[in-house]
Amino acid sequence: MNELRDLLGDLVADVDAVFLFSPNASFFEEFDDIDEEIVVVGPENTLDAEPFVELPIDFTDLEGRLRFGIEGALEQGIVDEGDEVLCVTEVLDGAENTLVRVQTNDFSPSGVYDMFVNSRADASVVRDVFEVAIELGKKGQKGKPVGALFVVGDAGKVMNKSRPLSYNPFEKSHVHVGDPIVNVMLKEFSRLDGAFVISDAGKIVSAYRYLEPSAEGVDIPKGLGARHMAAGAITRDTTATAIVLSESDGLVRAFKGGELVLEIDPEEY
Ligand SMILES: Nc1ncnc2c1ncn2[C@@H]1O[C@H](COP(=O)(O)OP(=O)(O)OP(=O)(O)O)[C@@H](O)[C@H]1O
Ligand SMILES: [Mn+2]
Repeated sequence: MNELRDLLGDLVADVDAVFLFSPNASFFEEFDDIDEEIVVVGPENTLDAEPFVELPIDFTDLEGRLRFGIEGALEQGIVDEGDEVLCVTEVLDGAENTLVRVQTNDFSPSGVYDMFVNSRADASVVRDVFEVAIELGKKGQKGKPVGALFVVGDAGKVMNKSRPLSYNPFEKSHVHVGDPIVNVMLKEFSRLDGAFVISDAGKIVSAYRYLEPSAEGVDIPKGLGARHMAAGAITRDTTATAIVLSESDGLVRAFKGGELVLEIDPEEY
């Protein structure tokens, strides 16, 4: 028993900050008079906590969630590189059942915070496209697995580095991601080849684009094919974010700055 207490004592000793992930009000209040800095991380700041890091999507995987919180706090200057932080969170729906101690420079930032918050595209647009990709991944098209590629932001430049594979069904329309009807259209058109191009503000600029970025030196995980390579490469040539649903492994991946920054399994989302 003492060994267990010692283990826990070591884990929480001398941390610079404590990150509470989506705490409820009473749990949060218990931390009122502790000396360490308290950082609340969650989808919405219902507790008016300060400092606060907003989660743009529901990270079901622990590592993705922790990374987002810590990268966000670093970016906002709430913690410094080299700080020791203690994260209090849940896994497997177990309320506050998990403590993770991390030194902020023990991991290299994945860029996931940057992708949502410092994109030229609105964070809500990136999130809406993510949600379409995840839904498509869960349901497929008429029960069959389907792949899709969405390029969000910096649309003018993306259009310059791509060519049409077919007529553009969005040519004269002014429709935006997030509208329920548009989500249906995106899913319908995802059966056909190529990429969707979406503006910073969420306007669907085109479907059926064949991307022709320079892929020289783009380093994406081995085993991913042409769709993922094109997605990675277009985000190095432009400031866009690319979101890809893989037809073959069913995962949703995001690329920014030529790198893979996020990988999500729609089945667990
Ligand atoms: N440069 C490109 N621009 C737009 N779409 C592309 C490009 N290259 C491939 N695609 C699309 O990706 C589809 C699948 O290609 P491929 O199997 O090589 O990619 P992948 O990365 O393995 O993706 P998946 O995991 O979905 O199979 C193609 O049929 C095509 O619709
Ligand atoms: Mn493939």
